[in-house]
Amino acid sequence: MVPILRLLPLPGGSAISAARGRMEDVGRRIVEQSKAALARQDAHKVQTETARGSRDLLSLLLKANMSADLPENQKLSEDEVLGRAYHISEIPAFFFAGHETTRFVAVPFYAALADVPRDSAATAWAMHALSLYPSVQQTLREELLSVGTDNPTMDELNALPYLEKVLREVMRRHSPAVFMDRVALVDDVLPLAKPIVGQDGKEYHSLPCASTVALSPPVTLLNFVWNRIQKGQVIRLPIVEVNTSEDVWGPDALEFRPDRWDDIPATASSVPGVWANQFTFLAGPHHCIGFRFALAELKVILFTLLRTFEITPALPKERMGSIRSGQIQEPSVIGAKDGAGYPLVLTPLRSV
Ligand code: HEM
Repeated sequence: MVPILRLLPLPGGSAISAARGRMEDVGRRIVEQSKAALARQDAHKVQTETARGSRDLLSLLLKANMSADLPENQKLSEDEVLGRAYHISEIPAFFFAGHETTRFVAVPFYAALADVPRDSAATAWAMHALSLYPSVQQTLREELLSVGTDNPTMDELNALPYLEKVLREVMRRHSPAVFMDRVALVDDVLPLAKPIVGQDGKEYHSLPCASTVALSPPVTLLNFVWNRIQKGQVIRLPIVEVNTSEDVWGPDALEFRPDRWDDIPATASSVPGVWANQFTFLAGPHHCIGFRFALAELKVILFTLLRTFEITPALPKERMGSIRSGQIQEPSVIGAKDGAGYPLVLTPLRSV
């Protein structure tokens, strides 16, 4: 029998809020358990353990907060540790940012949150692309099969050039995050590389801001367009458009072509992304802090999957498209109901 892998879609709207609520419960339980365990240790032991033991983010945060050296006024309050305060709301942020974007396998705590296996957009896109490009898939498989172990180290995976090129191309062509927003903190001028013509027919050489202003008396609403952005204005960073811009990547920007990474155009080096000249993980002080982990995870998943299975589309190409939920896009069947998932055929290469 041919096994079919069905990648389940992301939860939308209320499902996301429900999942977040449950993530907060899980986070709260972890905090309580870790605090109780730490309270049983003396201060010296806490510091020694920190130096060599549990080095996960939460344990480090809790241990630092309980340190005898920390002045009382710098410690997080009970409310901040257990309540809906800053760092506990970071726990759902970590679960959400990591899982919706990268993983497709059910892991115990995520299953506890959502009850069903969840996919991840990045893995789904990688498998989608590889299913549509069998020669890329085969070249990658040959490279992966040349590794003499089923359990390579990260250094061994990072030394595989074609795996790196495929990953770069998947993330460029199919960025899971579609856009991010920023808010201007001050009035400013953002010059444009090429002038644009506004709906008013005028040419603009910097990013304009359209605004409605109330004048009183008499109370009148007027529309103004400025040649500069204004404090409070939301600026959308179009990740997908930057990643697939012909001005940056050339006329084949929309093609999936891992070999482009042998010689990327000079224009690509002007993209200020934190990784591989792309906007996928964005840039600046708030760039994705999980990007190295996400890439490592994807390499491991692809290594295992491609050495074991051949991946082929379950449907004709014309029936495959993408669906956007909020800021995330994932592959989907065109016209399928929300929640239908994304089918692929996985054929074992040898008995597994
Ligand atoms: C392929 C997978 C992933 C993609 C495409 C992705 C993409 C992004 C993007 C575009 C941002 C916004 C950056 C900005 O606003 O400048 C972001 C932020 C963030 N990501 Fe990821 N991410 C991925 C995986 C992960 C993983 C695995 C983790 C955690 C282990 C993670 C944790 C975070 C966090 C905490 C932030 C907020 C950073 C901040 O605001 O300072 N992400 N991610």
